[in-house]
Amino acid sequence: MTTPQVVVHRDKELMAQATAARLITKIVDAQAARGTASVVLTGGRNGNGLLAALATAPARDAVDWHRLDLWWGDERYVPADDPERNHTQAREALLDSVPVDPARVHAMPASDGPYGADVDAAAAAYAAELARAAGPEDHGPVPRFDVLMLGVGPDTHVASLFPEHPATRETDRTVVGVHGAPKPPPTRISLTLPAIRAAREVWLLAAGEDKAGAVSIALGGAGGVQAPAAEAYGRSRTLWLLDRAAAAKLPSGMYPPASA
Ligand SMILES: O=C(O)[C@H](O)[C@@H](O)[C@H](O)[C@H](O)COP(=O)(O)O
Repeated sequence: MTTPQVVVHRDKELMAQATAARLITKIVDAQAARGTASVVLTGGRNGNGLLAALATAPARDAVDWHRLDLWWGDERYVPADDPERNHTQAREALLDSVPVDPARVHAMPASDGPYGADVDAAAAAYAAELARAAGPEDHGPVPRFDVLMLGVGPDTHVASLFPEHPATRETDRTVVGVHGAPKPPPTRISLTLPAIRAAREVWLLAAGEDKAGAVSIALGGAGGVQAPAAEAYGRSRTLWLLDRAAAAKLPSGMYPPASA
């Protein structure tokens, strides 16, 4: 387990812009070191806000978009062209604006795809795709992602792992179907906490006063079943990227003063 680092930015716009710059640098460094990089995207307002900031970042094209593997931490199990899809929203925010290699954009299956209504089979297929992408150096059934990003829900959920939900308790599988999610739509696919923790770095994004309670609970020692964000940590780094509003309930002194 890695001790969470906390960085607080003035507001959600600056948090998105700063995190976009941080992600560019991380990808560039990974590509320089290993010739490739792998990043796990997240849905939601903060996740898509980051992608939109990345699309207009001055250093955007320092990234070799063709040598980047993109995965998702979760997906809504709806038809492929449904605007509710995280993949659809990521394409609109960024992916349609940069020269990614389509073969390296690993979207999760859609409900009108080969698995139909069987979300558990769809989840197993994504787990198999991750396992195929893992190499001997990854020491496990998922690639050692350079950065795995997670939005944080007001109930402390991350990906589609909700408090006290069976998917959150999963300890063996890397990807599961989620039934009856409290955040609509109810049927989803999600990486599990063990898969999340395979990442080199886990970055948790939370902006807005509606996240202050979740941030305080997750960083205040709660367990991962009650507060999934509390146990979403990376192998070498766990980074909470907040704005002042989301940090408002943290103990004073827990982090340096917010950026300008
Ligand atoms: O599929 C999803 O809905 C997301 O992956 C979900 O985990 C999201 O990141 C959080 O709910 C935070 O969403 P907001 O940033 O919109 O609050």
